[in-house]
Amino acid sequence: MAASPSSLSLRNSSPLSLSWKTNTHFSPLSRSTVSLPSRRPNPIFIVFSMDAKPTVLVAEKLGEAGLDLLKGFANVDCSYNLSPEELCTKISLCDALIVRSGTKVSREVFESSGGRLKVVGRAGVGIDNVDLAAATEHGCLVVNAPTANTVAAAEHGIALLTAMARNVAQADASIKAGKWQRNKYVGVSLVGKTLAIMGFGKVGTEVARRAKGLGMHVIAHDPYAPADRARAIGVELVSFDEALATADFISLHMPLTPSTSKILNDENFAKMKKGVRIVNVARGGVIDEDALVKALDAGIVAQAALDVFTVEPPPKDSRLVQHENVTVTPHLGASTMEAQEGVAIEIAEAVVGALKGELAATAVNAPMVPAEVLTELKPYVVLAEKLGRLAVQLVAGGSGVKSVKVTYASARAPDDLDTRLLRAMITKGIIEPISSVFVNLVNADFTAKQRGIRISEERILLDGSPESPLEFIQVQIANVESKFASAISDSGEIKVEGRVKDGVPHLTKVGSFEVDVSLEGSIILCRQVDQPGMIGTVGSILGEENVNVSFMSVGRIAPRKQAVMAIGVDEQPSKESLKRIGEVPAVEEFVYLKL
Ligand SMILES: NC(=O)C1=CN([C@@H]2O[C@H](COP(=O)(O)OP(=O)(O)OC[C@H]3O[C@@H](n4cnc5c(N)ncnc54)[C@H](O)[C@@H]3O)[C@@H](O)[C@H]2O)C=CC1
Ligand SMILES: O=C(O)C(=O)COP(=O)(O)O
Repeated sequence: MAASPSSLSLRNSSPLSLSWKTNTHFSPLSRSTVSLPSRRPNPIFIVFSMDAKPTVLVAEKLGEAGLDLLKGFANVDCSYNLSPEELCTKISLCDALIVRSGTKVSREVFESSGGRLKVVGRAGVGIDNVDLAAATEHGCLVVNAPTANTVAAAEHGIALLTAMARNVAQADASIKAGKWQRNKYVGVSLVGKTLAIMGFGKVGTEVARRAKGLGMHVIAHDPYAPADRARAIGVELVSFDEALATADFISLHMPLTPSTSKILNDENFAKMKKGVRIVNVARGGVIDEDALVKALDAGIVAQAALDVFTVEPPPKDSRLVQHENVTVTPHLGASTMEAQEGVAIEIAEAVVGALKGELAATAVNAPMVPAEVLTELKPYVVLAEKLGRLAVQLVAGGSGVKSVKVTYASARAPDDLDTRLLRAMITKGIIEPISSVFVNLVNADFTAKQRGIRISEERILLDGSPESPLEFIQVQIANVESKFASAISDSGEIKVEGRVKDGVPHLTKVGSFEVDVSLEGSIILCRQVDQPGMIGTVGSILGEENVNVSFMSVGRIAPRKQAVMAIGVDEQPSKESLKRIGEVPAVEEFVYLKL
């Protein structure tokens, strides 16, 4: 049976904000006090002390507008052409790093940063030059600039397509070499030909639009693209094999991932129409370059136009680059004045925002949370972390936390409630008090997995108004003993539950006892036999050493039976006071929890 609260006082508190510095040391106590060392300043998402100006290393050329934006907020070190060793040396002095495609941000870079590097900004789309797994493991956010160079890349794709079809580059070289070869450079027409777009994302879509304007029949292959978006611009989505078998021209626009690496290989060239022409402004690695040379020599591929290569720059004697039927450019897809200014601003804004602790809209290795959603979730974010922090402090020493169940009760449809941020904060609350690991939105799931903690989530769909995102959050830790036996629910887990009231997170349930105490400062939980004078007795022990009680509530099974008293305190009581509380005859057990 759930015990009901008899709430005694409600203190008005200031509106919550995501705080950048929360001291997270705590002293769990059950008739004894344990203190953990105090921790470094600990912002919720990015470890960055706002007292100091951050340092941003810009390792590749970035547009002026972006640099100006960065300089308004940070010390900016523009150091181009660094060797991998130089980058590793410099990085330990930097909070953020901005690169384009020419810098490998390897595991060594994250390891060399000594934990200081908190944001990597990729001034462009492709993040295949950044070791994302290492970034995540080191709690480093990776952001990119996904939109500002889309049109530039698409225009370059069209430039290569038309230049290839009409032998523009070869004819130009020939005439400059003093020749006049009108018969040699007869081209092929584009109108009425089938173009297969491989990867119907931002760039692929823009190429498709433009190719349709040239009178081409455009098909596309993309396992993840919505068919209605393709249909809307008159493009048919087809299977991989159908695209290869029917295309006169193939244009590549997928990211380089383990599943797209060398996707055009011997086997797949063999499926193509003889005389096919290939454009690649995506990534060199999606083509097996040796296989392409063979296909060119065999006449399966009539021509190729390439902006990107497996190794950049490619070796001078590369057979592919030197092939007479191949047109090449040195990774120029994003290189227009307009795109570079746009990319610079896009990435500077993302990096500055991330350093300020805002959730980046272009995060690559963390959930993207739109600003309006974040504003709404703010108090629940704080509630989630504090419930995690409380629950873990209730675990008796020696019981390893392995299984955590989080229940979200909401009147909103499951699709309207993205819980990744809340899960990350609960994970942070659970792990930080018991380890030296810093947990943020980026590395929360990884860190939990690494520590063998399984976090399962459940939703309770409530009737009623979906105005507020959540009614309550419940955190349960299974298969552990508690240092406060009353925190164990009827079903045998440590259970704490909380709600947001007037924008302030409250603890509303401990085990089977309903309480109501604002989650600020610290909390003393006492189990006692309900009797007159208890609140006064405990209150006066605290009052004697000037510890301010901010909240008190008593949840009891029935009058004069067992009750749990939750007392919020602004200051940390001394060991002596806590000992005296423990010695009050009616107190059966108590615990002091630091939030
Ligand atoms: N040459 C250059 O300077 C530039 C190159 N790029 C490259 O162009 C590529 C596309 O960029 P965006 O369109 O902005 O990215 P995007 O993410 O908007 O589109 C990529 C599309 O590829 C699809 N895809 C993933 N795996 C696939 C597969 N196995 N087969 C077919 N499609 C698959 C995805 O579903 C997505 O729709 C990226 O590789 C990017 O790095 C982008 C800008 C400039
Ligand atoms: O944005 C991309 O994916 C690009 O390939 C552009 O690369 P870049 O910034 O020009 O080195």
